[in-house]
Parts: sequence; C-alpha cells; structure tokens
Amino acid sequence: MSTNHIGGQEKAAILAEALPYIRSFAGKTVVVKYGGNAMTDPALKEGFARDVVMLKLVGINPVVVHGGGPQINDLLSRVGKQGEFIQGMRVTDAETMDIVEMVLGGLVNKEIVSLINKHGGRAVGLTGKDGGMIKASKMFLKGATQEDLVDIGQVGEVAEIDPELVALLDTADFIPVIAPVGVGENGEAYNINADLVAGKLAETLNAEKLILMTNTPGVLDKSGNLLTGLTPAKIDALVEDGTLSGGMLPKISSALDAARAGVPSVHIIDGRVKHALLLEILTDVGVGTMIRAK
Ligand SMILES: Nc1ncnc2c1ncn2[C@@H]1O[C@H](COP(=O)(O)OP(=O)(O)O)[C@@H](O)[C@H]1O
Ligand SMILES: CC(=O)N[C@@H](CCC(=O)OP(=O)(O)O)C(=O)O
Repeated sequence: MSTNHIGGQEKAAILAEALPYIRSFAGKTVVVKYGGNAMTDPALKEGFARDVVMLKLVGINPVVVHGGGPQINDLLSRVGKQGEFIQGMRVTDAETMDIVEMVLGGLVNKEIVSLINKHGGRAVGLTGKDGGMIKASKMFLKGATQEDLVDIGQVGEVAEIDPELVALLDTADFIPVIAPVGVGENGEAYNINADLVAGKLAETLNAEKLILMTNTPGVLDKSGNLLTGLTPAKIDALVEDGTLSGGMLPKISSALDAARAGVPSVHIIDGRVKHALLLEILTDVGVGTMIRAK
C-alpha cells in the first residue's frame, strides 16, 4: 500500500468522522468569540475565516463576536495613550471610547468580514449599535468593600440583546460578525468586553454552542496544566486562590453564565491552533476547557 493511499484513507476517515456532528448541529447556532490575542497571525486568521465559511456551508449558523484588545492598545499607543485594565476591563475615558469604536467597529470588524468573504462566505459586519441590537448599561466594578464601586468610565454591561437582526441575517445565509460596542439609552457608545457579549448572545439566540477562542490552550492550573472540564465550585476555588486573573476573569464568568442559562456546550479553546474551530465542532478531538453549569 503506498503512503499516498494510507494518507487518502486517513483523510477520508477524518471527513467521515464529521458526519454525526454535522447532522446534530445542522440548523443550530454556534456563537464563536474570536479574541484579539488569537488574531495576530495572518495564516491563522485565514484559517479561522475558512472554518467559519465551512461551518455555514454544512448548514450550521456561525455567529462571530470579535474582540480586539491588543489592536486597541496599538492605536492607543500611536496617539500617546497607555491602555489600563482593572479586573480584565479596560478603563475607558471619552477619547479611549472613540478609539475603541474605531478599532472594533472599523479595522478589526471589516478585516474579519473581508476574510470570510474572500473565502466564499457572505459576512455582514455590525456593532451593537446597528438596529439597536445590544443595549448597554454602565458597568461598575466591585471595590474593596461591598459598598465600594469603581467607576471605569464608558464601560458597559449587556442590558439586553435584540436577536431579530441576527436571526434575519441567518435566514438569508449571511454570517453576522459583531463588534462588542453597545448603545446606551441616549445613543451613547459603551465599550463592552467581547466575552460578555458573546455569552449573552449565545443565551439570547438559544445557541447550541459557545466557543471562546483565546491565546492559551484553555484554562490552566497554577502549574500550567490544562483543565479540561470546570464546574462552578472549581471555578470559585480558582478565582479565590488567584489561579484565574486578568482577561480570564470576564471570560470564565460569561462562560459560566451562558452554561447556567442553558447553552448546552461552552468551551474555551486555543485560537492559535490551526483549524481549532473545526476540531472543536466537527471532530472527536477534545480541545481546551469545557465549562459546566454544575
Ligand atoms: N488560569 C489561567 N489560564 C489561562 N489563561 C489565564 C489564566 N489566568 C489568566 N489568564 C490570562 O488570560 C488571558 C486570556 O484573556 P485575554 O487576554 O482577555 O484574551 P482574549 O483577547 O482572547 O479575550 C491569557 O492570555 C492569560 O494571560
Ligand atoms: C471593557 C473592555 O475591556 N472591552 C474590551 C473590548 C475588546 C475585547 O474584549 O477584546 P479581547 O477579546 O481581545 O480581549 C477592550 O477594550 O479591550
């Protein structure tokens, strides 16, 4: 048997392995959060776009929510400002908000839209302002005491998501690509952490899966080992002993909220692995950390 022949058989086996997954996810919605840290390598970005197109073509409805933290930091430093984060949230004054909106709604959103379209998909880029889709309210962080609230500026939490626009796009076979900018009562922009938007969107759309793609193999313990499954009790312990910090805090909290709200499968996966999305959705290969409701 030639090596080519074996390669062919293996390739066919991998394709065939996808069938039960395609059957069970066809017609279902998968919310994919594409983190700014997973977006740095051009080849990986192309791979991500191809995976999204492929999911759509096999009948799954991918909805992309993207971040762009490092990309915002780049533009901030070009105008002489330094990004500052508290509990994984960017301190956002008025000037920073302008830059956040420009980078997320402009540069990053349109780059992802273009890449998906280049590979044969029909992506439509939106921010939460479009159609009044993501209503935001001002977020305060918890301070040192129960009563102590920390004001970090124009940072929002999701008050409400109107699912109609996304549903409309899905029905017409477009792929929604959403930047995490929300709109306040007076039309003002709010900077919302992309993990929070993705989690709430998965819940509102009754998604089958929420996949948070980041730049680590998943959630790691103190020795750097991958934790493949996490329960609420385990998560509490990891927050308490400081194993989870920075950007992992909003990620884990929105993952847990989504699982508790009934999203059947919630995963934090490594966006630096080529075709991580296809591996997670269409194969038996377990990647990353699964977050369970109990
Ligand atoms: N226990 C942990 N396991 C993995 N990553 C962690 C952990 N605690 C903190 N982190 C940090 O969280 C980061 C991911 O969050 P973030 O930087 O916001 O990425 P993204 O842009 O993908 O949302 C990781 O790069 C890592 O530095
Ligand atoms: C409030 C807040 O922190 N907003 C984030 C929004 C972008 C984001 O979430 O990007 P990543 O997914 O790449 O981290 C920020 O300004 O960086």
